[in-house]
Amino acid sequence: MNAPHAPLPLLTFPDADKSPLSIRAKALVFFDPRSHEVRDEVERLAPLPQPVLIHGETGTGKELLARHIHRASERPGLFVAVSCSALSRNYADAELFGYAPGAHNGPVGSRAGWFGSANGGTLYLDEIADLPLSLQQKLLRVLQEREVLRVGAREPVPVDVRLVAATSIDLGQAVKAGKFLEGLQQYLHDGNLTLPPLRERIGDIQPLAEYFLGVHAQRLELPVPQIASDTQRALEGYSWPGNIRELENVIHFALLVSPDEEIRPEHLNFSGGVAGSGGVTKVSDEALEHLVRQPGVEAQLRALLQRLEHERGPEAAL
Ligand SMILES: Nc1ncnc2c1ncn2[C@@H]1O[C@H](COP(=O)(O)OP(=O)(O)OP(=O)(O)O)[C@@H](O)[C@H]1O
Repeated sequence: MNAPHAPLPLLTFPDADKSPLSIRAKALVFFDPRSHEVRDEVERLAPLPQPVLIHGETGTGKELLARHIHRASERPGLFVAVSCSALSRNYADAELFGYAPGAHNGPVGSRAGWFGSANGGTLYLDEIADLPLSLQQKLLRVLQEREVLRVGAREPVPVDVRLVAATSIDLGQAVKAGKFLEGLQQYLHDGNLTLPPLRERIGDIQPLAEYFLGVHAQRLELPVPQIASDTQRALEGYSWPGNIRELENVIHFALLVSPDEEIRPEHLNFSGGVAGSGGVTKVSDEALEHLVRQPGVEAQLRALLQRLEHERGPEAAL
């Protein structure tokens, strides 16, 4: 049966780190003592067969950490990332667990489902609390029995999948509210990892900023600018609601608008309020004029807008 294809909920393909638009999974920058604690816990958990639950705000690096866990586990299969909030309502069961030949005529991509694709590897379920309760129940059964009953099938198929799940909410509260299955929370409990927000690991900010400057300067064939000391203070005083993803965007933008080889506070375009004394920094007219005069800048801005649209939806790029 040839089903038409719906937009897939895959966040990253196994070779996403080769994509020029994505630098994800190429490096994990961890300098702050709190990040060292996370790294030590990851090193302990990665080789074990048990599932892992990563808790953290958006943009803190949950998916990157999941990829790192997969790589360090040396499991031979693929890393498959699925956003539970992007699963289609009517076909989520078939998308996740697969379907028997002839059992489906809806827009589901693969008959094996995401579980089948991750067989022998790691299935990363982003925002796991967005799964409906009926699918949470089925997920728990599949993980415990290590076999999956595809939609429309009579016989279960054995699967060997390690689950790494992520959530930005407290699953304990969701259990109390009757929105998350207590059994699934307990199943995930032993592999709990918390990624602190960037504002609570200030020691990571400067190394991350330098890392992103280096990556984007190389990609744009620009010299790597210095970060002025008052810029560093502004970066460290900001609350970073979008965490590391926002830091990367701020640094990328600053690189494009800085006329010389120094990033100054006026080149920082923060999206929200500042936790320190400096107030929200606006990019100066002079810096914007400089940006517009740069060769090839239109293509760069287009790429930036496409990326914003990809990450935050069409409204972010307006
Ligand atoms: N420690 C890190 N070192 C380098 N880059 C990082 C680090 N953590 C996150 N990043 C980068 O920040 C961006 C956001 O990371 P990621 O997508 O893993 O976050 P997330 O917590 O899964 O976000 P969301 O909850 O919105 O899906 C990615 O481009 C990732 O490569």
